Amino acid sequence: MAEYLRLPHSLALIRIRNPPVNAISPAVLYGIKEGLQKAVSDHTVKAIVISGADGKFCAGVDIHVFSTPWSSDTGLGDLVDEMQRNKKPVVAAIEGMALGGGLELALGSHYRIAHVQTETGFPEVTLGILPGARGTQLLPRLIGIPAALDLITSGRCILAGEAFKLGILDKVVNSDPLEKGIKFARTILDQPLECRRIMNKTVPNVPNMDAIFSEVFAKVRKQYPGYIAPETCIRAVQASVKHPYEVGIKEEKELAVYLVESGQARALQYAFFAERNANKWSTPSGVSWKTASVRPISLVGVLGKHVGEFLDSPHLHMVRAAIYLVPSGVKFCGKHIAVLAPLILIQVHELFILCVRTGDGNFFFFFFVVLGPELRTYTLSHSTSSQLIEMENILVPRGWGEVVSTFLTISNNGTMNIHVQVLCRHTVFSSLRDSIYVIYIRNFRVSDLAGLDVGWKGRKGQGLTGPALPPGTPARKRGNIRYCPIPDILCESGRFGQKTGKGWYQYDKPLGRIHKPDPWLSKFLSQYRETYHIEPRVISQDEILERCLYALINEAFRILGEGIAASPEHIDVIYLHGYGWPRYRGGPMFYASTVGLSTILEKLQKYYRQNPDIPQLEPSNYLKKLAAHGNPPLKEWQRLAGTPSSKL
Ligand SMILES: C/C=C(\C)C(=O)SCCNC(=O)CCNC(=O)[C@H](O)C(C)(C)COP(=O)(O)OP(=O)(O)OC[C@H]1O[C@@H](n2cnc3c(N)ncnc32)[C@H](O)[C@@H]1OP(=O)(O)O
Repeated sequence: MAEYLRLPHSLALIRIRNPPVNAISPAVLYGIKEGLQKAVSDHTVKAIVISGADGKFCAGVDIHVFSTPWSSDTGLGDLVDEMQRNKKPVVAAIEGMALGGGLELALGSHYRIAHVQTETGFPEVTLGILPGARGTQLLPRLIGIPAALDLITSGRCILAGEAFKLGILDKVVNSDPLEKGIKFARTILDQPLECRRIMNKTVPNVPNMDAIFSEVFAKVRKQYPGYIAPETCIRAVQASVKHPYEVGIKEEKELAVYLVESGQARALQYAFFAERNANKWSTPSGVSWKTASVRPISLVGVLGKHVGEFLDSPHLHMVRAAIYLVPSGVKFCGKHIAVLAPLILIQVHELFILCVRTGDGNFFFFFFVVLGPELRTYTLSHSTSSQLIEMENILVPRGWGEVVSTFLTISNNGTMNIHVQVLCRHTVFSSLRDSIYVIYIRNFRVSDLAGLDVGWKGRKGQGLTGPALPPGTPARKRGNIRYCPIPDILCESGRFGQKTGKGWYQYDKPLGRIHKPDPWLSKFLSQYRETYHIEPRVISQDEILERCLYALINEAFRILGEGIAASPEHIDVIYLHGYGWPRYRGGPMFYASTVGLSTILEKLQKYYRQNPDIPQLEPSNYLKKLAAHGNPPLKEWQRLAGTPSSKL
């Protein structure tokens, strides 16, 4: 809601109050409108101040509402226009945050005063939507096209200082912005407002406007492949240049509705809440993210192939900073918690691992990824009392490989089994190239990067290959299960991956980073098929995708059913952050809920009938139980399928 208060000196205050972040719900919107009307009709009121309770201006529209019909037209845009047209000056006194719809409320105000620590921006694009309450039309008019495009398409949040330099804020203050805002409002009671109404401005003209747009289109296509929101945001901003305000806002609305109704927006918003829910873990024994103790760090080490080289590089200070920050504490609880750091393998230039030993002898491993010249900050960040590391915390049983490695194995096997059958290896890759499946292509890159000999050693240890393999074991069977000996054969030929300059791919040199398909492998696969009488066939794109993905999803259901993962959201967060699953598909569990559980079950049954020696295709009991309920929403799964005995 929003409170209305009559202040001395002919002022009125509208204060947004909707904990925890003063998000705009229908009640908040109604409260602001009502406050505005009261102020307008009270002839003793000469100016209005708008602020947020508890040190937060507003984090934007309540994301929960995007699954309701209200989201198609919240009415916030009309309110923003009403504020601009208001005959009495409106001053936004901003503290904490003015994000999304919160910034739009500020732009609707005639003046903006913010505390220096305020963060502002339009994060909508990260939720698969656009600043659809006039943001795409007002911001370009205020700060120009290049800066507006940058903020709207990146979704990045900026501090008040930068916002002031860009011209978004009129004043930045070090003390209470509400007090300053009230004081300021008293000085502008009789000022003309026409020049303060952003809607009446024209977008500042810059030479080569078309070239600017073309460049940004190209940039976002490269930077966010597969995502529809960034390009749609650009189109909305383009409307601010092409059309007068009244037409521009109509186009903004159409584009906003298109995005709100897209599957991508639903997936991205799901991911937003899944991350927050997953971070609030608790164990059956009663330990939770709130109560977990902070253990002192006794040792920090950096492991990696190029660490020596790396430490001499310009990244050194960042690595030191990361290490320096470690002693402030890593939150975890006894033996139960493992932290899965993001491991994204697109354009990886360097990968190393930071190893942290705590006072009680437990180890943490953090993966660091260097993309081009930039060290991605998957590093330890500054501590706050509630979140000591800026990473996703996922609750998994001790030996977290159970969750993570199993997924890798499943996805590797799925791809390899198809690989040997398919007529042309290129078909697999081109089918999988559709962005959701790109993670499968990455499996081969990951194996090459990690070293094929690592898995080989493991399989030898398990007696699956090497001297311990009983004589007479068929090459492609282990017991009743289909076995793919190709990685073993690659290793026997000295193809250990990137370090030897060849593996699944060939590289420019040993330890080289430039990879390309190796004709040797295609020839090898043809011979392999001949040797084992594997009839090459055309496998449809759908079959490739379904066999790879549904086996993985099936495994996720098994893990849930066995109480190894805490919730479907935890699995999705692991995939989003651990494997680079495209965020706009939400994660494998969310994806399953969109495909439909009975569809997945039927397909798995079909493929398992055709391939009874691939156990990953045998539908898990948990999936069967859930599918018996039709296609229940993901939130209901654990209630409907019963709570398994937790292994956490
Ligand atoms: C059209 C669309 C328009 C006009 C929009 O405005 S869309 C919304 C645009 N706004 C955003 O995208 C902001 C999203 N929120 C954040 O970036 C962050 O939550 C934050 C910077 C506001 C605060 O970050 P932090 O301090 O780290 O805390 P949490 O992220 O954990 O959030 C705290 C709780 O607040 C809930 N929250 C945050 N923003 C929203 C929101 N816009 N709507 C509803 N709820 C929101 C968040 O889920 C946390 O809730 P709990 O998990 O504690 O229940």
